[in-house]
Amino acid sequence: MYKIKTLNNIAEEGLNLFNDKFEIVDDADANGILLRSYKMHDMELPDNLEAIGRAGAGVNNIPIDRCSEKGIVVFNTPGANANAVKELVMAGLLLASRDITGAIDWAKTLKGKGEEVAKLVEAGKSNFVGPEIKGKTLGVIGLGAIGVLVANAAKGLGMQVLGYDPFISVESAWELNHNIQKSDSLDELFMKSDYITIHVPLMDATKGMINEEKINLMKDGVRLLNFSRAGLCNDADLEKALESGKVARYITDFPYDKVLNMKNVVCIPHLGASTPESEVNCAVMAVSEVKDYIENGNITNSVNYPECNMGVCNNAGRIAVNHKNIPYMVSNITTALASKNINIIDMINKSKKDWAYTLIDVESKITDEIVDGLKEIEGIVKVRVLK
Ligand SMILES: NC(=O)C1=CN([C@@H]2O[C@H](COP(=O)(O)OP(=O)(O)OC[C@H]3O[C@@H](n4cnc5c(N)ncnc54)[C@H](O)[C@@H]3O)[C@@H](O)[C@H]2O)C=CC1
Ligand SMILES: O=C(O)C(=O)COP(=O)(O)O
Repeated sequence: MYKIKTLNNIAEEGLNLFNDKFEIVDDADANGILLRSYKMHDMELPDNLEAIGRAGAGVNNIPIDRCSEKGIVVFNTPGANANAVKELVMAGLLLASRDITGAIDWAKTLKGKGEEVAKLVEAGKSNFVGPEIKGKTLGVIGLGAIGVLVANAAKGLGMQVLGYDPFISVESAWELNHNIQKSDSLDELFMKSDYITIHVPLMDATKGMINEEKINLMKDGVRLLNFSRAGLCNDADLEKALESGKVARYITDFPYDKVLNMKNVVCIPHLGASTPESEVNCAVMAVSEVKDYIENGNITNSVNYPECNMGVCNNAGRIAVNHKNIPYMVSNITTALASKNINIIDMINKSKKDWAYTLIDVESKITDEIVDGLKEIEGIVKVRVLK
């Protein structure tokens, strides 16, 4: 029986896809982990752990390098929650423009004023005037699953849209409305935009990408939206810019104590992906990926190991080997099998950056002795017998 542990609530529609070879446990020694934003960095990674399924996009809560070194394949669910985030970003654009939250808070103070309320509303409303978004320029940083949807939707609302993504995928480029302009540099986007929205992953290269130097390039009174991760903005620099009015408003889905105390900030409690639709989409995708990997060795949407698919095994045996992407691995693996008289029927070897994966179907049963022999090969970090 394969054991699956959940570190966050995972929608039933996903969990129900596990067959009777799987059980959901609260056991430290699971074969698979499913999670959303749970921070795994301080967790031990048990030797039995084979797969981690992030029901969502961002994987900065998972110790990817440690996982790779232990042969643990980390999956995410690209695009599965993108529409939910896009819809909240659209609300964010309006929250950035019109002082809707301030106005709602003020309206609540009128409770109990009886017949005066209508008069007070008309007298007080001018304190909450804000510009329309139509005709303004929105800069979208990162044109992946979310950025593309945001760019297209903003175009539909009459905005001019500038996009920046030096690593844009062919698929995203196809999806992008042809009226969206390409920004050749991030600095150009900062200089031209009235509104800026960030849709990149948090990683070393993007940490603190919104900082004093970049804010100085922006238009006075720019409105910033961050539905990606808190760490993308340098908070001391952001606070200074909000104080001076250089940044007129900051809308974020990632509150923390310091930002909650800054002026002209609207904090949403990480609700981007919190819709029933995206919770189901993410759970279904994450469970399908983890299940197919644990049962069949196939890899779809992994962030640390390559794509690999040999379907369901119809041969006598199947063995999966996670290893470093270094010379002689394939020859060492096949020699080890040949030395035990094992004939290979089918095989895939693929790599992703420093890590590689070899999936092999063989003509006869795989013994413990064969597995032990493979484990001794320098560079191999995990060997699994799937059949
Ligand atoms: N608020 C929420 O609940 C949610 C937040 N997110 C956050 O949004 C981020 C983006 O999500 P998706 O669009 O689904 O991911 P994605 O992987 O589809 O898109 C990310 C895009 O950023 C681009 N990129 C990477 N580095 C860049 C750089 N230095 N400059 C410009 N572009 C760069 C990539 O080429 C890619 O096209 C996630 O990593 C996550 O942190 C995602 C889902 C929900
Ligand atoms: O998918 C992401 O990156 C998100 O930020 C969504 O996080 P959540 O699944 O709502 O905890």
